[in-house]
Amino acid sequence: MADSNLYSIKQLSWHASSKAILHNIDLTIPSAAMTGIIGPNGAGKTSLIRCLNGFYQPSAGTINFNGGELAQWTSQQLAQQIALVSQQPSVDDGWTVLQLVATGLLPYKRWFEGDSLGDVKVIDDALQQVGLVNQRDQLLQTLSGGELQRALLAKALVQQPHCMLLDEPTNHLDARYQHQLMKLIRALPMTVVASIHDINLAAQYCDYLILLKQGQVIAQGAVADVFTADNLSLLFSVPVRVDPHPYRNGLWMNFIDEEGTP
Ligand SMILES: Nc1ncnc2c1ncn2[C@@H]1O[C@H](COP(=O)(O)OP(=O)(O)OP(=O)(O)O)[C@@H](O)[C@H]1O
Repeated sequence: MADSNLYSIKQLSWHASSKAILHNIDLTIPSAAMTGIIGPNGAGKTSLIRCLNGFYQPSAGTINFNGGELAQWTSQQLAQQIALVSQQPSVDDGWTVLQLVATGLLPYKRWFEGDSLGDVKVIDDALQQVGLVNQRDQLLQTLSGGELQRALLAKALVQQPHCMLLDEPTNHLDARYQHQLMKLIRALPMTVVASIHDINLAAQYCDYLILLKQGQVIAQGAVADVFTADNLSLLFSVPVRVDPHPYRNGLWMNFIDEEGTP
């Protein structure tokens, strides 16, 4: 039977400049589901995502990915398996949307290999999925924040990965684009792991949550199990309440003051 977890992480620690950023993390990330990483500023969300991507080597512990140790995969193999949409992408503003999106095919190419008809279809499909067909020839520097975010997602889709890692994908997006992007990500037929600052957005769209505080996992599991007032109060060091959402299935969180009123 296929393993139902894409990642299995044991005793992961990661240090930067001799400072411990992630400590003794034991974690599983289920396949073909959407997992959110939530936690306060500086909790280590980006660092964890960079470990999952193989960009940071663990200082201790192991990351098992898709049946093998992540450290054993070559960078080309990793690029064919995992796509990362990062918070501060290095993009050339002089490029068009099409040029950016086409770089998603690089893990499959040899030097100077041109695009085949199949490649063109993969690119067209990705542009269609993110709704940027009409902006394909537009320069990146002229895109809105939301359009740039969707162009980066299209590039990641073109990579045709098993797993999509997204670091704060809704940053700089207005409420409408936040929901549009979360819906789009949630519908992807692959494993998705995203760090998300908006706790209620995470609860609405994710299947599983990882609660990270000061480099440690304080809870992980299905949203219904871990999205509790106790866990979230501990996570953010402020009192919160969690209630059934007033008009849809699911939960929502509100911060409360000392008297217990929202
Ligand atoms: N390369 C590095 N060298 C030194 N310290 C680092 C490095 N990378 C991260 N840190 C520190 O590790 C801690 C966690 O950072 P990280 O960016 O992973 O947190 P985060 O949860 O993503 O934060 P935010 O929500 O603010 O984006 C921070 O205190 C940060 O200063």
